[in-house]
Amino acid sequence: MKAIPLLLMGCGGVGRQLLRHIASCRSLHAKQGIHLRVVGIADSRSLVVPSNVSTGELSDELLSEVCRLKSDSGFSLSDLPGLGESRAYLGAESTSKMMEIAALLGKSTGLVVVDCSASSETVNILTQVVDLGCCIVLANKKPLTSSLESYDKLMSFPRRIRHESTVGAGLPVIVSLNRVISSGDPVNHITGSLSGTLGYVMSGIEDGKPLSEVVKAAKSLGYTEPDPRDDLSGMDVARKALILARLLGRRITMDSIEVESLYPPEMGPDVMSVEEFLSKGIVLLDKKIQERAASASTFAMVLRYVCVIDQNKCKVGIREVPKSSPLGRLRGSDNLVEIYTRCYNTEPLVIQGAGAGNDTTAAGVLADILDVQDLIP
Ligand SMILES: NC(=O)C1=CN([C@@H]2O[C@H](COP(=O)(O)OP(=O)(O)OC[C@H]3O[C@@H](n4cnc5c(N)ncnc54)[C@H](OP(=O)(O)O)[C@@H]3O)[C@@H](O)[C@H]2O)C=CC1
Ligand SMILES: N[C@@H](CC=O)C(=O)O
Repeated sequence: MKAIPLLLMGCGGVGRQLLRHIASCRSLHAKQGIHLRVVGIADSRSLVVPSNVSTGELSDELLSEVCRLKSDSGFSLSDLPGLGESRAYLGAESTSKMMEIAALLGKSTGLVVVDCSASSETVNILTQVVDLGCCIVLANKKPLTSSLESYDKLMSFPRRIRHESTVGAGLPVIVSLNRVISSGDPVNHITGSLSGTLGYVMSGIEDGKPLSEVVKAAKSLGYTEPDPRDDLSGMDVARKALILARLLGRRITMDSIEVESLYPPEMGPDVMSVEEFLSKGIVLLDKKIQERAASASTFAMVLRYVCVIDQNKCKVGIREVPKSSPLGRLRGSDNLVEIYTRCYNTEPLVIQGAGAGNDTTAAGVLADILDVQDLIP
């Protein structure tokens, strides 16, 4: 049986679902001759590891307890009861311990470092562990959308990084695009609806529901970022656009992307908390977007939040599209990505399906982990 050691950063909706998938796939993986050995789980403040990271692992019972207790917001892994042989580290100690594990395992047993956080801080760890021989799997888009220097570092061993869930959750967007690129088929442009949240919001508005109501529903369904304004500002879609553009070889940063926000600066994170925004701010936006949708519908059009990447520009924002078009027919959290190339010229290569949600995202992360198994000694 081949053991694949893995260290998980982020134990929120996606991270916990990944742990559940790992435990529930034990017999399937055993049939494939594989065992996923969880050697660390980190949240924003702490890290839990087994007593011996070289041979030991966090038991499935502990993984299940982590999932149960972390469902309560505010619970820290360092407060886990019944750790037994396992140990918890807090604050700066947890970061040094992660680096120590990466140094110990990266080039010996191999180690997959999985980022299911929504933090921009993990990039410092990730850019260091690549040099220690580790593989990296990301659901978090921020490490790939910070500086070009960090991007180049993360991509310095392209076979060792997987990030399918950063665009389209579990949909095979990155792998499809990479295959097109590897085949030398030039990509002319990419267009689509890349946000599960904004897809759900726009089709809800089309059905006459208030923006404030559908955003809260999208949050409770696990579609939104921890702060839904990250979706409503267009920044989450812009990050996906940047990831795709950089894959196409564009040497650009976030400021090259034209982004339309659904809320004004005075409702931003520096001005009000998420709770205030959801309880008081967002209702003030209901009328304007409803009027915009009503005006579009008189011409048989609907509103969609669309991403366009072509040779010269990268742009994300609301567009009126015909109700009968592929984008107009999208419902709920479904994403649609159309890739136009020389081979897919008049009829694009189309990838469509659920584009958000903890289950599908964690499934994408798990498939990525299995995909690097040949790089584990
Ligand atoms: N939900 C979805 O549909 C999709 C999500 N994604 C991406 O997946 C990621 C996770 O999303 P989600 O699970 O919903 O987010 P959550 O907010 O539910 O969870 C984030 C987790 O990351 C932890 N965390 C924060 N900072 C750090 C850090 N520096 N080191 C380690 N852990 C940290 C948090 O810790 P604590 O518990 O202490 O707060 C929390 O456990 C995001 O980047 C998101 O963009 C991608 C595709 C789809
Ligand atoms: N918040 C994101 C989650 C996936 O990236 C979305 O709604 O698409």
